[in-house]
Amino acid sequence: MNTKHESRYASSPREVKGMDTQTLRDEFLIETLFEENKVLWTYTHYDRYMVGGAMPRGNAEVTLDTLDILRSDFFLQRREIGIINVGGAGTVVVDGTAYSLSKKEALYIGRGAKEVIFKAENNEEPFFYLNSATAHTSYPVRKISKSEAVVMEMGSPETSNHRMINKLIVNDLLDTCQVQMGLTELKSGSVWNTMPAHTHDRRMEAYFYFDLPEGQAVCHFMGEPQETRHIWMKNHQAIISPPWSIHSGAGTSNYSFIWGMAGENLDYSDMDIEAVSDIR
Ligand SMILES: O=C[C@H](O)[C@@H](O)CC(=O)C(=O)O
Ligand SMILES: [Zn+2]
Repeated sequence: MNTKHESRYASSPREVKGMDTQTLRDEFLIETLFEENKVLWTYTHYDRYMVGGAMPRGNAEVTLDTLDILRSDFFLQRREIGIINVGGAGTVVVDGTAYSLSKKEALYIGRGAKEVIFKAENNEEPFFYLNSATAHTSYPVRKISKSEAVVMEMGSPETSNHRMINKLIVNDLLDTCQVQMGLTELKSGSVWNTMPAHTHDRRMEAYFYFDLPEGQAVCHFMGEPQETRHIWMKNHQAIISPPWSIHSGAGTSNYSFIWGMAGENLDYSDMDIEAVSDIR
């Protein structure tokens, strides 16, 4: 077995109010996503969303194995998956067809694909970030290069939140059952993501921070808009955001992050924005 997983149960706003630092981290932070030639998964009970990482090195062929908890014949029997590479060039082979992904390129694989293999290209060091949700039907495999992304410029240098949102696996570009993913890059000198913050009670979300220099950190904010908490995060860590929670962060330097979500209503703009002056 080249795969490992852990489970995270869903928490209510009432419980989260009473959590100390370590309990918050245990419930929401995913500290380790990558281990050489393994696929690591966190199975959440928020819309049964799974957050994972695959890190093939050298000539290894790392397969997407199913897990005992799924009780399925193969991983994608009842699921779909979104993949974004945040490292060097790598290949994902789906039922015999190879898709080459350079840094910041995405691949969607629909329900029913039986064999998925992760490989490094020419000794490069890919990091495949993975999000998976349950799927009611099968949609075609699709690679989305960065030039195909739907790009939105947000924020400004004056409010330290100038950033580019690249929508990659989204319903403007392709059909998925639930998974919607994209990549946001902060402009140099800007530190705030997703500020003004928002909630979307119809969808859970997960954030994965990357390109954060060694020794730097992102302070991620969560919780009900008037009852927030913070969690300090490092490079290549992810955080689960319950549907009722804000999800926003400020870095001690420049960084990028991947957002991924599932639930009902896949319309990106379906969010309730919280005025900055109302957050507590
Ligand atoms: O529901 C959407 C997600 O939270 C992100 O797309 C927000 C984001 O990337 C940003 O504002 O920087
Ligand atoms: Zn959101």
